[in-house]
Amino acid sequence: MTDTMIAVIGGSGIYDIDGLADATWQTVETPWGDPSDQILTGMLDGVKMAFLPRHGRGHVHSPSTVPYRANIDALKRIGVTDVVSVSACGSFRDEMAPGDFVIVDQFIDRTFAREKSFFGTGCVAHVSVAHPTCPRLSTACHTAAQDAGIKVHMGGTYLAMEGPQFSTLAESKMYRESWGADVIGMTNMPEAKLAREAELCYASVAMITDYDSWHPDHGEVDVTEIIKTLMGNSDKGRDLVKRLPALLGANREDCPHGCDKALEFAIMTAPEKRDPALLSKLDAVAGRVLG
Ligand SMILES: CSC[C@H]1O[C@H](OP(=O)(O)O)[C@H](O)[C@@H]1O
Ligand SMILES: Nc1ncnc2[nH]cnc12
Repeated sequence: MTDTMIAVIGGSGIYDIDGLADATWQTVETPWGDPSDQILTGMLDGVKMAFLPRHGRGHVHSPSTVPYRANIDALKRIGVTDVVSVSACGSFRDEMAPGDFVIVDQFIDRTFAREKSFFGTGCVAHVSVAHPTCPRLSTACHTAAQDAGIKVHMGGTYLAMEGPQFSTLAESKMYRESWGADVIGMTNMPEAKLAREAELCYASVAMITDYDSWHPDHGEVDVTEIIKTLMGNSDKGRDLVKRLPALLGANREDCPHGCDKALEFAIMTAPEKRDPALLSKLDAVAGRVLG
């Protein structure tokens, strides 16, 4: 049994959470550079909590420049076990309307200008991301959303685009009609892949803000409308988060889906060929298997 520590990575429009006892903004240094911002830590219903604003307070980082590796390393380093991403997303489905939430369970990664792994020359590792989110944590998010009276859809495929511009109409139609994506955003990749490499449980809560550009009855996506919808939804997001500690509990068993053992057989590089400099950077992320 270990202590549960739930981290919330807040997306666009979510730069703070309230209600934490002993709340403190902490600076966390990592070998991968600075995280997006300080991390707010505290207690909620007897459970350790952390909050990291993905774009930084004041929305400093673009989707391409969010320091994803530093963010995940910093969360692992302070003892986080479960990461809940809360993100603004466009919808490709009539029935997933602005204001609804989707508990994402699959991704299509179309990002190309980001560092996507903690591993590389001198320590090569291949983890599975066939099931990139943790079913246990996702179920808790779904239950929390239902209990909070939120209209929530369990399961959906998130298309991660590079941005920062929104999609063209042709792209929007292709993602929806040919690729079967349900929602679109710019940030959950490589975040989910890195969480898996760091052996953290990861769940993604998509807050639908718009119909992207494909919908014949809605205009093209517009950031002012997105922010307006987000502001109307941020209380719902906060309500969901407040219900998670009671659902997850203060102590945790091993993840039944193996998220916390993802590196068990993943490292390929022979011990004598490993690069000491890279190994030392992997102290938090892979310390369990590298010793
Ligand atoms: C404000 S619209 C585009 C912006 O919002 C989403 O951010 P996040 O995923 O952090 O909530 C989207 O991915 C874009 O970065
Ligand atoms: N339509 C959209 N495309 C990409 N990212 C988004 N974030 C919110 N809405 C979005």
